[in-house]
Amino acid sequence: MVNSNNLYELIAVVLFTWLLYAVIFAPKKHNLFPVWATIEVALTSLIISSGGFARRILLSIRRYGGSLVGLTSKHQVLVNFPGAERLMSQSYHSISAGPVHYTLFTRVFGANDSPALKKKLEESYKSLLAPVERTYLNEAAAGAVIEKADVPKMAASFVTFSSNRKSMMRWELSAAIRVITPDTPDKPGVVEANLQSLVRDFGFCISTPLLYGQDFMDRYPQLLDDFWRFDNDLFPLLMIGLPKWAPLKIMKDGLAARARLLDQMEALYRRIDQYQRGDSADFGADMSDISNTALERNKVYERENWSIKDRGVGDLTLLWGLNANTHPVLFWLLAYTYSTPGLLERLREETAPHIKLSQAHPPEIKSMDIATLCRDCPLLKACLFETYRMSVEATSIRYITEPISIEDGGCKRELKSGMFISVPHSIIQRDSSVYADPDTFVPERFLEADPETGKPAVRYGKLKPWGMGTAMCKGRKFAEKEIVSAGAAILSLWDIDPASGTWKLPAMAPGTGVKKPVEDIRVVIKRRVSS
Ligand code: HEM
Repeated sequence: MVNSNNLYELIAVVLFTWLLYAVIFAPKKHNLFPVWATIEVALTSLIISSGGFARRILLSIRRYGGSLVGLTSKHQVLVNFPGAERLMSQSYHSISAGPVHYTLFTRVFGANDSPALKKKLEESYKSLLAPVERTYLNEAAAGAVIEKADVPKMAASFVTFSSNRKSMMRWELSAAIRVITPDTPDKPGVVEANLQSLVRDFGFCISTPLLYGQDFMDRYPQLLDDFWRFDNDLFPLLMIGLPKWAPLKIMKDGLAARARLLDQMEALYRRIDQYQRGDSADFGADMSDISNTALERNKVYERENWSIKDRGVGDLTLLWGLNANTHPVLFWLLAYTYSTPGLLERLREETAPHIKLSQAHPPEIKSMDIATLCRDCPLLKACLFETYRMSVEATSIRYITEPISIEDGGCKRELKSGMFISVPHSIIQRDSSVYADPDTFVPERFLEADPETGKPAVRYGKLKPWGMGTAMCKGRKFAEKEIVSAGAAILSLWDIDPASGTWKLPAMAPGTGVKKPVEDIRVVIKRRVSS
């Protein structure tokens, strides 16, 4: 059985070896986030969090001092720096996320590195973000979009009790569903499934058609498998600089998945472009439910002269931003709430006024008020925040474009232009002086009485799941609404128990933003027995 500590030790040794290799042999490319810096961030977070001898060594060999931890002048990790928020909020003329975006764009998402593309990305990035912000960062717009998905209807078919793949929902296909008892009017059905796979694909099927339309989903049957293979397997390998020719199956399969994703995104943008010009789209595809976000982005791509191929790469980054973190968080939220004794009942009681169930068999959600679920359910919100704390590993990475002087523990320090700085927000999430018993799921730690009204209130405090400053997450309003509505709908309709008879959550491994379980959780799912 894999133990969390052993796993992290093993990861630390592998990372350290690779760090040495990468620092020595890495090609010195101007302005790209160095591959070894990714490893430096991961190692520094691990070592600082675990403390002890390794921490003392790291602090003694670092180049500077105070909050700056790092071996080189090219990259420094900022640890517990009180002025981080202010620093990250400075104008992009002095501190910029641009070179980090370009690094991801070329190293991970598959764009061909060229000065012309770099210039194009720099000139278009803000305009490309604007349509995302208008929908995904705006309370009312994000609420209106999530309503369109009809989450209650989708949640009613979370599992269909079907053994025939043709009758299953899309999100059931990779969940290794096994029907134990078929669902009949006389006898309620029971299925076994892999929870992580089921939940993240369920989430993907909510968010993706809202952005790119149902036709895109239907036309690309391998989409979900390719997406998770790219995210789980290929992304981390490319980030730490493993060459694409490495003779590893995981690399070969990951690259093949990315190639299919890029082909399909390019074909999608060709259809969007045809539709926007008033021409008929390839294959007579139905483009009527393409979002304004995609249409507005295409206008920017067109204005800035992006090839259709590069538009595909540009929007693979958005598809990834939309899905890669949100649905693993939804999985952990459900895993924690179902496995924590007594919590499910309390959540059902709290959410009941906002989710009206029918008396029919099987019960259905007659109405769900997403706005009040998000606003008036402090325990649910505290569970979500505690899930962020346990699972999200956000890092804000920036490039210093103009020298900046910072006040650090009574000392003045100079951040020179050309340096990358990383702020790994998850270090504080595991700090026992901030969060007592940090390895245990305790949602109540985020619940406090509002000083004015005395009512329970939930505050972020030191938690930073969305990063910070000007390049903070642009999808956070939508992500929260989606997780809350999907999570609450599933909690209301379904009973979920461990197939082994006892809940045991798997160890967590580093992911691309949210930790991954080292193995899936096999569960038994039945319709909720009303209480
Ligand atoms: C639980 C879910 C999510 C988490 C934990 C998360 C976290 C993050 C983090 C940590 C960053 C980097 C911030 C920084 O550098 O300081 C980021 C950036 C970003 N996220 Fe999210 N995100 C989530 C969901 C979403 C969704 C649903 C979208 C929708 C499209 C989205 C779009 C973006 C974009 C566009 C950026 C780049 C912002 C910029 O460069 O200005 N994210 N996200």
